[in-house]
Amino acid sequence: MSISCDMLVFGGTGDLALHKLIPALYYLHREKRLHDDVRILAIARQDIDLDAYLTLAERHIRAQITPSDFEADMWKAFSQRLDYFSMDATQRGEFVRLAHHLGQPEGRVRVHYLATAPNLFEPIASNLESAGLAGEEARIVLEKPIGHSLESALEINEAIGNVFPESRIYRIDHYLGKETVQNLMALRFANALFEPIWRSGQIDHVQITVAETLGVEERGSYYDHAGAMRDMLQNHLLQLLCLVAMEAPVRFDAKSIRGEKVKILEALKPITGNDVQDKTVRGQYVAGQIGGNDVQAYYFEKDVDNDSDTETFVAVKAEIDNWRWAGVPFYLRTGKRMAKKRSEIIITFKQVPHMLFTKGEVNRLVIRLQPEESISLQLMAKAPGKGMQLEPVELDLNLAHAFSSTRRWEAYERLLLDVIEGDSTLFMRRDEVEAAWNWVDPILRGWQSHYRKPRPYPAGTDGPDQAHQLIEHQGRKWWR
Ligand SMILES: NC(=O)C1=CN([C@@H]2O[C@H](COP(=O)(O)OP(=O)(O)OC[C@H]3O[C@@H](n4cnc5c(N)ncnc54)[C@H](OP(=O)(O)O)[C@@H]3O)[C@@H](O)[C@H]2O)C=CC1
Ligand SMILES: O=C1O[C@H](COP(=O)(O)O)[C@@H](O)[C@H](O)[C@H]1O
Repeated sequence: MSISCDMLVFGGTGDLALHKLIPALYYLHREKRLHDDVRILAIARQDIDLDAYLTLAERHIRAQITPSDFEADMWKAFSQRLDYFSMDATQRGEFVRLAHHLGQPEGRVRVHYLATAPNLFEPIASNLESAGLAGEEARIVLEKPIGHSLESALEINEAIGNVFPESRIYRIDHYLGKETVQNLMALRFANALFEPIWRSGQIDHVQITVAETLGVEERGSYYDHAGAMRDMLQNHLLQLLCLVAMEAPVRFDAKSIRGEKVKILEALKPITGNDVQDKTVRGQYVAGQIGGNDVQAYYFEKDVDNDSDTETFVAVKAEIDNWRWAGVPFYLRTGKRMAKKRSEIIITFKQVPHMLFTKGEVNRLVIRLQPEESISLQLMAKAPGKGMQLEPVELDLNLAHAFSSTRRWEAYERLLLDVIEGDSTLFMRRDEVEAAWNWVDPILRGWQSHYRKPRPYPAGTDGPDQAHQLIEHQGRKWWR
């Protein structure tokens, strides 16, 4: 399907637009997935001309993509799609100018991508409406986090819902666009093998780790008000949890999948008040080393308060109160400036009921999202030679090798194309976002009264020691 559209990127000079969206659109152009007529309009207040914007875009595309994928002719053709419009999106009058700039072409889809801070979502939506830019052909894309609490998320959802119907609102969580995340659904729902053992009788616990080596980079002013809970756990990690835990949807479509995910979010056992001390860990990095290089403490980062109590690491023991998952803890952790970049889901099965051999490790299903994408099943096997010496071996499905002739798409490529084509399967519905905040809010409140100070951890480590204590129970430990 190839659809003629105007893609308006509000926040077109920002970190997200330049690092992710514009490079993803370049790749879609290169793969001939964009209709010849697709135009991309970057919008921000900065008063620069189109040439200056093109220079900025080219520099970032070159830096973000595989160098051999940058071709001068390709860039030249792609750059003809790009345009830049300087305006303050809080000013209603500016949208009249914008509408005039866009003209009124018939039958074009209009995508309003809000790559801006969430406090601009409401004014932009209402300004779009007043300028006649929110009609039936228009879709709106909202970046996470939607708000900073349940209350603010409700307010944003209400305001956007007054302008756009739910079917034309795309709440993006780029983790849902990652290939292996979608593979998780293929693994669970296209293979008969897993369903009978995907439950509390057979599974001991689940770990979800999203570790980054990056610090807050240029995003200190945003991050210092957000922290790891709002930036990562409330959205990406809870979405991963949903995909592991949800029941099989009736169909592979937006309604069925989102319906199953929301049931899981609603079944999360609340963590309130003093519980936060037993079931959560907050950390903040101090000076350390990553890859042999010294890195500074969080509180010295640009635009970060020197006395900041913001967490750059969070670990949570989550429990799902339903039939399938009763008694199976889901340990979630994410942090910046950790030892190694890796995102993975580990399903740890229970020990066999009667062990015949001296050594027997449990089975584990390891789903790696990054840096490499793979799925492997750790099984016990007999080591060659005399006697019954058992060793763990991996049954490995390296997805990059299995599909080596196909370039792996970046998450934003897939999701941008889905928006243009009107497919909201991999986007979050309003009630999902609200259910996630409903679970996260009491934890944030509990922290204010019972856990204000994050625990320090040296940059380049796996987080504070308390995160190990959180999981150490019945021989459990974080899997490396
Ligand atoms: N960066 C990332 O990796 C990710 C970001 N996000 C989310 O994406 C959103 C954007 O993040 P990020 O790109 O990092 O933020 P930045 O601060 O880097 O960019 C903000 C952009 O908004 C523009 N802007 C600010 N105020 C106005 C205004 N009044 N009118 C028009 N444009 C305005 C800025 O340009 P100017 O000042 O010139 O107007 C700039 O282009 C946030 O909601 C964030 O949470 C989500 C996932 C990842
Ligand atoms: O949404 C966000 O995600 C990135 C991490 O994304 P990844 O695809 O590189 O794993 C994180 O750095 C950023 O703080 C957060 O806003």
